[in-house]
This record gives sequence, C-alpha cells and structure tokens, in this order.
Amino acid sequence: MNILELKNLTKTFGGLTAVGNVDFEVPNDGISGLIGPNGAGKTTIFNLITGVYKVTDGRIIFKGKDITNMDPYKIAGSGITRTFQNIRLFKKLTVYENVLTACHANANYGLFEAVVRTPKCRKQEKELEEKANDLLDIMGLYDRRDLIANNLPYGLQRRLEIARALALNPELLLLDEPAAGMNPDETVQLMTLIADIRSKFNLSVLIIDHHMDLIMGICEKIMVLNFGCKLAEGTPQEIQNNPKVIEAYLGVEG
Ligand SMILES: Nc1ncnc2c1ncn2[C@@H]1O[C@H](COP(=O)(O)OP(=O)(O)OP(=O)(O)O)[C@@H](O)[C@H]1O
Repeated sequence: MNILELKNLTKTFGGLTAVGNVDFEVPNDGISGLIGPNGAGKTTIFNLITGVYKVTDGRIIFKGKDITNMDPYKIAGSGITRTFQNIRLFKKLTVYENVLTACHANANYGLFEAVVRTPKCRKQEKELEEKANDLLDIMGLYDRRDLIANNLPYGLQRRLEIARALALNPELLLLDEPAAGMNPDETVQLMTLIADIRSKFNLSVLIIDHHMDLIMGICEKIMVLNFGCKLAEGTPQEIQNNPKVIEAYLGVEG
C-alpha cells in the first residue's frame, strides 16, 4: 500500500522543465529517499507535494485522495508536513515555545474560550504543553527547552525543526536535506533518530539529502532525479549498482 503517489508529475517555469513526467510511489510506513545532482528538481517536488507550487501537469495522490493543487494549509492538515533546506524557526522564541506554537495548530477552542479560559481551553492547553514536552524529550532537546532557538547549535536547530513538523501529527514527513551542515557523528545520530521517529509515530518519511551514508543507510526505496526526470528507482543496493546513476550522480572512485 502506498501513502503517496506521484503520477506523471510535471512542473515548468517558463521554458524550464524543473520536473518532467515523474512517477513515484512512497510506501506506507517506509523511509524513502529522493536524490540527484543540484538543480535536479528535488525541492520542486516537495513544493508541489505541499502545495507551495502549482502543478503544471500530472497528479498527486495522498492516502488514495487527489490533493493536486490543494491549498498548502489543507495539505498540511490532511497529514503531510515538512522541513526546509534553509531552517525555518521562530529564531527569537525559546525551543519550547517553538514546539508549543506548532502544537497549537491542533487546538480546537475559539477566541472567546481562550479569553475566558474555559475548562475545555485549560484542559487542551495542558495537553498541548505535555505534547510539546514529550516531543522535546524524544528529540533530545528537553534540557535546552529554555534556550533561544537561534542560540542552539546548527544540528539541534534541525532537530527542532523536525520536532515542530511532528507537532502537526503528520502521516507523511518530508525532510529536505536534514543532514545539511552536520558532521559525520551528527549525521549518524540523525539516522538513528529518523528511524526511531518512523516507528514511534507510525510515519512514512521521504528524505532529500546529499549525504549518501544517510540515504543508503536508512532508506528502503530511493528515486534518483536528473534534469527533472526520473533516472532510476530501487533499493539502495540497486541504486548503488546502477551504471546510469553512477555516471550521472554517484561517480566512480578514481
Ligand atoms: N520558483 C522558481 N522559479 C524558477 N525556477 C525555479 C524555481 N524553483 C526552482 N527552479 C528551478 O528548477 C530547477 C530545479 O530546482 P530544485 O531547487 O528543485 O533542485 P534541487 O534538486 O532541489 O537542487 P539542490 O540539490 O541544489 O537543492 C532548477 O533549475 C531551479 O533553478
């Protein structure tokens, strides 16, 4: 069973085909990878899935439902959340406040209830606070919950961004270069964390990254893009042994 299906997905910017006729399925509860050289169209695919860009042609099916060109907030509400290549946090808020504000997206009390602080509102706030603390704990950030987000080391800011994405209760988590700027130790820790998150939250994950250790180490299925088109797809082993992929992207050891 697939949680996400891209069917003949195409995006053009003027005369440039950033994504051309891409078919790809993301299996339920799996970790999948999207790789390819710079400018291959990877982030554009994330922007199409999340509704940031309008699809030129083709369809995006999520949990059997056509979500092509739906508004981004509706797509997020239906269960797809993401992180960004350039970290996006409330940099002047604390670590805890960053996660709590994301948790509040799930609140269902109105302005009046919030002002009067009805029992329903107070109960929900307590639950959201507990949820924020649980997420910080899982992400190894609890001890730094009172730090200003901007003062966190870079690798931890990436973790915080994932915590914020998880606060929205996704069923599909899109991670855009989660290991960018991380050293090898941090990358290994991130791999373990992503695998833990997948099983703990029962998620499907789609990752873009240039760190081949991370992609080959945790993805069950990989798609390789080149100049906007699908070059190959398969298991890590199939991708590593594919002559077209080696030539276009992985290269040969000299
Ligand atoms: N908003 C836009 N307007 C015009 N061209 C765009 C836009 N967004 C992306 N492109 C172009 O589409 C192509 C694919 O870009 P994209 O960012 O998806 O590549 P990528 O595979 O994510 O690259 P990288 O690994 O460098 O992040 C590039 O040629 C890029 O310049």
